[in-house]
Amino acid sequence: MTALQVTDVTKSFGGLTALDQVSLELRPGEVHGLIGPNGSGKTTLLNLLSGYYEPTKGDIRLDGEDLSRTRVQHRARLGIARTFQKPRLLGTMTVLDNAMLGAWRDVGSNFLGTALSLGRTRREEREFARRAGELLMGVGLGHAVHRRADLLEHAEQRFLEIARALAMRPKFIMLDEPAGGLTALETEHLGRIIQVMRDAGLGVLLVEHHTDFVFRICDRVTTLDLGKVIKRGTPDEVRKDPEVIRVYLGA
Ligand SMILES: Nc1ncnc2c1ncn2[C@@H]1O[C@H](COP(=O)(O)OP(=O)(O)OP(=O)(O)O)[C@@H](O)[C@H]1O
Repeated sequence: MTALQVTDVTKSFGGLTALDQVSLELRPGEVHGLIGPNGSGKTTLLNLLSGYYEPTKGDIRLDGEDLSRTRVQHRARLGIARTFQKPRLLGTMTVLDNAMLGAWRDVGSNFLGTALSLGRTRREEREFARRAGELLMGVGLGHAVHRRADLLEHAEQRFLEIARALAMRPKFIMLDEPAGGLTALETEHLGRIIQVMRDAGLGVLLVEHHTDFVFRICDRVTTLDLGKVIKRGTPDEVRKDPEVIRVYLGA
């Protein structure tokens, strides 16, 4: 079975150990929550999985292939997508163009060949626009496809980032605090989108401080504290764990 596996990963920044022998497995069709106090290492783990950092020790494998030292673009091509805590959009471009950026990972690595075969490129572009348009409809941005991305509301920008990540046709998607700044209604909408991703067979890693939301929609949850895994299990097991309550959830 395809799985994205983190095994005994340590990440140090100078003298600071941000992650200490962390293991975690993302499986297709499963939503995996990653929670923990500020500074516990959640974003660092996400950066390691997506290729922004290299582990100091340990490895990251997809279907057994060691990706630990491969670049962001390589992992994107293998189907690992992410969103950011602060949406990273090209503000002066349209919503549709931003979403289409995700689809470009499907262009062959032979850029010169692509550049020379204009007919094929146009066909591809039409196909990307169609796919991006469908995804924008799917996340609720059908009304805004031709709007400039920087004119969107905060929540709309978050949903656009998700559509862009999905345009890559990923196997795994990692969401860094996607509910940050969303209203209760928007968070419900986000939850439905995540469930659709799961039903479509994607593996989802959800980094999030809204723990009610995490416990409601995740299949499994891993809790970090000071760079170490202190508890992993079902939402119920994690919610009731005395150590998780002590360091993070509160009484
Ligand atoms: N590039 C970096 N250089 C130095 N230290 C870093 C770097 N990135 C993260 N850290 C440190 O690693 C630790 C873990 O940070 P990280 O951002 O992963 O935590 P987090 O759990 O995502 O926090 P939050 O919930 O606030 O987003 C922190 O002490 C942080 O200061």
